[in-house]
Amino acid sequence: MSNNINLLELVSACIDLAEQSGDIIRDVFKSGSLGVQMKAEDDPMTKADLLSQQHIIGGLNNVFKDLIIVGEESCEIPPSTTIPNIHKLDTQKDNLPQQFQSLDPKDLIIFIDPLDATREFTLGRVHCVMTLIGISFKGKPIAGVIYQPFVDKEGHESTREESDKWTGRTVWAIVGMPVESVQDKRAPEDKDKVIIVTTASHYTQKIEESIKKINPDKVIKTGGAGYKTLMVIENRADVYVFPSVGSKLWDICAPHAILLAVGGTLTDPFGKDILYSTDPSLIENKNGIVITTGNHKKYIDLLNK
Ligand SMILES: Nc1ncnc2c1ncn2[C@@H]1O[C@H](COP(=O)(O)OS(=O)(=O)O)[C@@H](OP(=O)(O)O)[C@H]1O
Ligand SMILES: [Mg+2]
Ligand SMILES: [Mg+2]
Ligand SMILES: [Mg+2]
Repeated sequence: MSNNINLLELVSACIDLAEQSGDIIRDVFKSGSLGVQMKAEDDPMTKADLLSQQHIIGGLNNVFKDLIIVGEESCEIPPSTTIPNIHKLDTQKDNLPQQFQSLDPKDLIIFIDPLDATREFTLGRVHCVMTLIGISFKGKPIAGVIYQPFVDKEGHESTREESDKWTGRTVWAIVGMPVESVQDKRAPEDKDKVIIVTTASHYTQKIEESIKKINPDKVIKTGGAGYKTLMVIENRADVYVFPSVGSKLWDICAPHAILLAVGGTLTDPFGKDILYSTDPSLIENKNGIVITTGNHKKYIDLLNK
């Protein structure tokens, strides 16, 4: 009996677990006791990060054998009774590319960022918080699940006073299948502008220099790798520029797969593809990342002029 995996069933389970983790993250935030620990000087982790990762990995291990999973947080995974739903996407079965119907788990790596934008989470700027679950196949992203707990189903942000609107939003994609959960959110007044989005809390001189080379009309600084990638995917920005060390493969695998599914591009600032691997020396995106949904080469050339 093979342990081969149907990608639609794996993505269904990831969606189910990410949505359940959203409840965990919202509960921790509303409790007011986040249990913040500093992993490094500028790298917080909270109780929500840990519980979210334990929930997701515990649930995946109950259904799929031999999965290779890389999660951001170093933590034990207690026994879990969660059995995620593998049938949420059964209606999409006819759209699943044939090569994804029976995947050998040894060719897959699941990258989990249980809570992206932790620093923003600790500061109460929760709209950019996301759970990211990315699936790579032989080194390339093939599927991604993003769950945004502190927005409504359309992704509209609301204040803590309106927290009843925090119904949460799921964005998922499999490369080669149509993406249903994203929209064009360009503001009419920004139609002809070049907009860059970049980090709010890990800003560097290098980022400053790169932005000057592109000479945009507008720069948006906000938290979360997933959130910024979604801004590019939904056309609220043209380029996500982060040409510094700091982001890791779990920050980008899920957003990268969704970006590919809508025809976008993610490379390092020299235009080089990212290899998704369990090799500890490759986990950090040492040169940084550049993300677009068009004119990628133009921006890479500007950054390297
Ligand atoms: N310099 C440095 N040190 C440690 N970690 C870093 C760094 N730069 C980026 N990152 C990680 O990349 C994720 C996105 O960071 P951003 O700055 O874009 O967003 S945020 O302001 O941290 O929310 C964010 O992931 P999460 O840890 O999941 O929030 C950061 O941890
Ligand atoms: Mg992250
Ligand atoms: Mg994280
Ligand atoms: Mg972190």
